[in-house]
Amino acid sequence: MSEPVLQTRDLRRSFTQGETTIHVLRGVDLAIAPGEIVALLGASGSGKSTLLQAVGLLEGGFDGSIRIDGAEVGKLESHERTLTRRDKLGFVYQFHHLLPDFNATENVELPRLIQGATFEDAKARAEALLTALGLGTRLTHRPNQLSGGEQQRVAVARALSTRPALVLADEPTGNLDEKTADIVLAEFLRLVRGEGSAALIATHNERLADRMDRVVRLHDGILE
Ligand SMILES: Nc1ncnc2c1ncn2[C@@H]1O[C@H](COP(=O)(O)OP(=O)(O)OP(=O)(O)O)[C@@H](O)[C@H]1O
Repeated sequence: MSEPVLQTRDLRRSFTQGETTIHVLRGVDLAIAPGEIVALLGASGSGKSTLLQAVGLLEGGFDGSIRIDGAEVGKLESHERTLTRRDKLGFVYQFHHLLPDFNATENVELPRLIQGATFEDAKARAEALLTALGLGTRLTHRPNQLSGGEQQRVAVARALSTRPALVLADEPTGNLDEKTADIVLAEFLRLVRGEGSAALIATHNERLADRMDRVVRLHDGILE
């Protein structure tokens, strides 16, 4: 079997407030193969976002091992962590976090430009992704000129613009009505599959989870 794109071993995270410590992650072992799409389910407060923040190298404070593309990344210095995030990972959140003064194409170009691509390359990639998501006629619209589903498609295109090995998504359609969520998720999965990226997607929605390659559940701080 090829090397997992993500592998966590005994990942632990606690939060202490005053006298109280809660152990949110109590030893999470998770391996995701290249190109595999995994749904992360769990009750509200079970630690899905905490797990995504840890493997997304957005938060320190955890114990255990995180390997991305074969390299241990859990204890990197901040600069290396930033580079790993930039070059290996893509992120989609419940709220799109698009830059309001940039149009759709510019928002999608940005991660690739930061990675050092030429302007022509970043533009061509952004336009191809947006067109694949049905936004070919919305390329120069700013976020406030787009519907919620369109905004989230732009966020999906932005996450994929750098060809990440792994896309991390936290309730990517949680802010959309059911019908739009279904359509945007189907497009998201199609694009991720087409690009050959792996994905870890937190959701409350069992029905949407069934469309992914594998489902894991966080319960009492471990995956089952
Ligand atoms: N920075 C923090 N400080 C203290 N407690 C925190 C912090 N972040 C998360 N928690 C606690 O950790 C637990 C897990 O939170 P988390 O947001 O990871 O759950 P979740 O499964 O993503 O929930 P939801 O499905 O409602 O988004 C919760 O009890 C939360 O209150």
